[in-house]
Amino acid sequence: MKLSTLYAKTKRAVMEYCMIQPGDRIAVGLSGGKDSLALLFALSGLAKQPDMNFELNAVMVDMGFEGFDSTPLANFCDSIGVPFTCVKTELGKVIFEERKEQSPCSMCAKMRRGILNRTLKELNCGKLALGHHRDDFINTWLLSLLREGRFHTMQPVSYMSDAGITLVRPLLYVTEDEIKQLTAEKKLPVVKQPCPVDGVTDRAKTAELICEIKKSFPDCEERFFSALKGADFFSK
Ligand SMILES: Nc1ncnc2c1ncn2[C@@H]1O[C@H](COP(=O)(O)OP(=O)(O)OP(=O)(O)O)[C@@H](O)[C@H]1O
Repeated sequence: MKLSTLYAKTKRAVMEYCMIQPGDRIAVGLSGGKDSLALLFALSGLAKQPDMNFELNAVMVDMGFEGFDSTPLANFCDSIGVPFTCVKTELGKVIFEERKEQSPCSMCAKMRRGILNRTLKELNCGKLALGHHRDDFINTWLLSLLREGRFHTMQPVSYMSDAGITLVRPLLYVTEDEIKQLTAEKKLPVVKQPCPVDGVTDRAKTAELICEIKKSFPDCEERFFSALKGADFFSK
C-alpha cells in the first residue's frame, strides 16, 4: 500500500468526521496487532503534516498472557517519536482462569476500556483512537444483524459521556488487505497478545461468512460499505 494512499484515506476520515481538533492529545490504543500498529503509523505520519496540530501517545493494556513481551512495540514507538505507556495487568488470568467467563470478549473489552480510560485521564488525553478498519465496520454490521436482529454498526466517532472521552476510528476507509500489505512492507513489529478465543468467536464466523459470499460476489465488501454509507449509518 502506498504511504500517500494510507495518509489520504486516514485524513479523509479524520476531516469528514471532525475526528481531530487543533491541540488535541490523542492516545492510540495499541494491542500489538497489525490494525492498531497501522493506525499508529498512519497518525504519526499525519501528525507531521503542517496543517495538522495534535499530539500522539500510544497506550497498551498488557493482558498478562504468558510469554508476551511488549519491547518491540516500545522500540517502535521510540523510533517514530511517540511516547509509549504499557499498563501491566492480570486481566487474562482473571477472565479465563479465575472467573471462567461465559462471554469473555465483552468482559475483556469492558475491563480493558476502563483501564484505558483511566490511563488516558492520567496522560491528559481526551481522545482514544482505535484500529478498527473498513472491514470491521462491515463485520460488526453483519454480526449485529445475525445476532441481535438490528441494523447497527460502530460509529467513526462516539463520545463516552461517563468517561468524558471521545472514541475515534480513523481507519474507516482502509481495508484489512491494505493493512496486511502495509504491515509487510513497513515491517511493523506485530506482537499479538495470545488470546485463547482468537479465531473462535462469532466475529470470526461472520468474517468467514463474508469470505464465502465473496466467492460469488467478489465486490460484496465495497457494496456493503457503500450501503452503510448511503443509508447514513454513520453520524457526523
Ligand atoms: N490490549 C490493548 N491495549 C490497548 N488497546 C487495545 C488493546 N486491545 C485492543 N485495543 C484497541 O482496540 C481495537 C480493537 O480491538 P480488537 O481486539 O478488536 O483488535 P483487532 O481488531 O484485532 O485489532 P489489532 O490488530 O490492533 O489487535 C484495536 O485495534 C486497538 O486499537
